[in-house]
Amino acid sequence: MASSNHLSLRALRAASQAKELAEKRAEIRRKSLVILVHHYLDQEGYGDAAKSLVLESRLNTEQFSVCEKVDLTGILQEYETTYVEKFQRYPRLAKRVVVPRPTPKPHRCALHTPEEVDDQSVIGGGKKSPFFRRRSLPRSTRSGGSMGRASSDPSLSDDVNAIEGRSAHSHSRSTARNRVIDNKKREELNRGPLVGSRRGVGRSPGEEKKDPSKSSSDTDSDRGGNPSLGPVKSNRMPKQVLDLKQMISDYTRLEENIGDIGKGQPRALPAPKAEGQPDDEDESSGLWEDKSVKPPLALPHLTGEFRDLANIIHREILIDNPEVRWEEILGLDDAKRLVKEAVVYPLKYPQLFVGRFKPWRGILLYGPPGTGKTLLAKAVATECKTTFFNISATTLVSKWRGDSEKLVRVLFELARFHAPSTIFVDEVDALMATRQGEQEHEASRRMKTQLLVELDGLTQGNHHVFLLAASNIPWQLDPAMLRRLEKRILVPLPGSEARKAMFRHHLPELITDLEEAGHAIPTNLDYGRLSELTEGYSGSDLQVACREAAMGCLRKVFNVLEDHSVEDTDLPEIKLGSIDMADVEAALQKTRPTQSDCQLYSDWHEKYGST
Ligand SMILES: Nc1ncnc2c1ncn2[C@@H]1O[C@H](COP(=O)(O)OP(=O)(O)OP(=O)(O)O)[C@@H](O)[C@H]1O
Repeated sequence: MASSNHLSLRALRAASQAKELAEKRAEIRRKSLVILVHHYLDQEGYGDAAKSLVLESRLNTEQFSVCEKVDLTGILQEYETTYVEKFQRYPRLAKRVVVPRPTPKPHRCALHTPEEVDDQSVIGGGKKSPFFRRRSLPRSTRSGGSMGRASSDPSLSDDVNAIEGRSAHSHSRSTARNRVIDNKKREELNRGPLVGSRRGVGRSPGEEKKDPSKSSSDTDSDRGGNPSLGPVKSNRMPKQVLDLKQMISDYTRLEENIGDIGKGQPRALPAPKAEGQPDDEDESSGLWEDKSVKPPLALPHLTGEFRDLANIIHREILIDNPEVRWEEILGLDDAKRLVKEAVVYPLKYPQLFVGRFKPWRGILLYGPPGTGKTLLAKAVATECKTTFFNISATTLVSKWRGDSEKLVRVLFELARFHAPSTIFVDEVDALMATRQGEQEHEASRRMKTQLLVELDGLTQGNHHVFLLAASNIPWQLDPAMLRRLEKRILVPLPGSEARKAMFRHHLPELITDLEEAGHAIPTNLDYGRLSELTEGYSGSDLQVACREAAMGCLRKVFNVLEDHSVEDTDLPEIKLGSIDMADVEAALQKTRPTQSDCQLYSDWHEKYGST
C-alpha cells in the first residue's frame, strides 16, 4: 500500500515537472517566434511593424538576437524541402483572403466558428497554417514535434540559450543585414541543381538528413559556397545532359516565390496526394499576383544625407514596372537576342551562369537616337521583373552635381538591396566621356571614380544587378568605362521589314482609338512603299510621322470646333475620313528623320561591338 502510494507520488511529481517543462518550452517557443519575426521584419525594413511587435509582445528584443544561421527564411526553406521530399510538391503557405459576403445568419450546418473561418482564410490551404497546427505538419527530422523530444533537440537547446542566456551582445546587425538579404536573394536565385536531382531542391534526402542541427545555409556552404553546385561538387561525375525540365520548373518556382505579376498562379509539381497532406491545396490562390512591396526606405543603416538620397532615388529614379513587352519592340532581333542572352537568361537560369560562365554585369546599348535602347532596358525590367532604376546621366551630372558621387553609391546600394535589379543609365557618355585631365571638376572626377568602383563591385560580386548603359556616341566613352561595359550591343536603325511593321503598328487598317467617341478611322496604305520612303528613319522618327499623319484627320474637327460656339445651331456633321498615302507622305515631309551617320556606328561596332 505504502509502496504504491510512494510510486504514485513520484509519478505525480514527474508529471508536474513534465508539465512545467512543457509550459516552459512553449513559452520559449513563443518568445523565439517573436524574436525571429522581429528579426525578419527588421531585416526587411518593416521598421514600424517591428516596433509595434516589441510594444505588443512586451519582449525586450534588444536583449536577444537570433542565433547565427537561424532565420525564418531558412526555417521555411527547410520546411519546403521536407515537404517536397514527402509530397513531391511545394507547400502552399498562404492564400488570398476571400472577403466574406455580409451574410449574418449562420447556416445551421456550419462546421466552423467565425474565428475558425478567419483562420482558414488567412494561411495554409483552408486549414490553419501548418505553423499553427502542428498535427498537419509533415513530420520533419528537425521539428522537435513533441515536448519530450524537444528537450534533447540540440537546436532547441540553442534557442533556450538564446532566451535564457541573456547574452546581451548587441551585435552589429546593420552590417550583417545586407549580407543576409543578399545571401537570401542569392540562395533564392541559385537554388536548384544543374544536373541530376529529380526533386529540384538542390540536395538529396541523404544530404539533408546528414546533420539535422545545420541550417540550409550551412549545408550550402559545405558544398563549396555555391548552393547551385551542390550535386556537381560531390564525387559523382556530373552528367552531360542538362535537366531542362528541371531548370524550367526551378525558374517557374522562382517566379512564384518572388511574386509573379500577371502569370499568377503557383504551379506545383504534379503528384498524387499522400497521407497527411492537406486536401485543399489544389485551389489556386492568386496570392502571388501582387508583387510584395518592400518598404521604401529599408536600409536602416543609411542615415542623414544618404537617407535623403535614397528617398530621392525611390521617388525619381525607381520605376515599379515599366510595362514594356518584348513583342512591343519591333525589329531589333539581334539586339533582343543579345540582351536576352546577357541579362534575361542569367536571371532565369542562374544554374548555367556560374564560375567561368558568370554573366555580364555591364552592358552598353549603343546606336542612333530613338532606335529603342530605352525600350530594350525597360523590356528587360518588365519581363524579368527586376527592379528598374532609370537615370539619365545628364540629370546626374547637372542636377546632382555636388552629390552625384554619393547618389551613385546609394543607387547601387539600393539596387543590390532590391536585387534582381536593372540600373539603366541613359546618355552614359555625358557621365563618362573621356576624362578631361586637369580641367575636370573635382566632383565630376569623384563621381566617375565611384561609378567605376561600383561597376567593379558588380562584376566581382554575385549580386543580380545589371547596369545597362545607353549611348549615341560610344566612341566618346572613357576607356575605363568601356572596359567595364563588357557586352556592347548595337541598336541600329530599323531595317525595311521593321519599318513596315512599325507603320502597320502605328497606322493599322482600322484605327480604333476613337471608338469611345463613336469613330473608327480606316487607313488605305501601301506599307511596302512607305518602308521604301523612310530609309534612315529611326523608330522614334516613324512614330512621330505616323502621329502627324493621324493628327491630320483631326485637324478639320479642330477647325470646325474653333469656328463655332456651343450655342450654334448649324454645327456641321463631320465625318472623319480615312488616312491615305498622301496624308502619310505629307507627314513625312514635315517630320524629317534625325540625321545619324550610320557608318560611324558600324565602324565602331566592327572594332568594339558584340555579335
Ligand atoms: N524598335 C522599336 N520598336 C517599337 N518602337 C520603337 C522602336 N524604336 C523606337 N521606338 C519608338 O521610339 C520611342 C523612343 O525609343 P527609345 O526611347 O527606346 O529610343 P532610344 O534609343 O533610347 O533613344 P535615345 O538614344 O534618344 O535615348 C519609343 O517610345 C517607341 O515609341
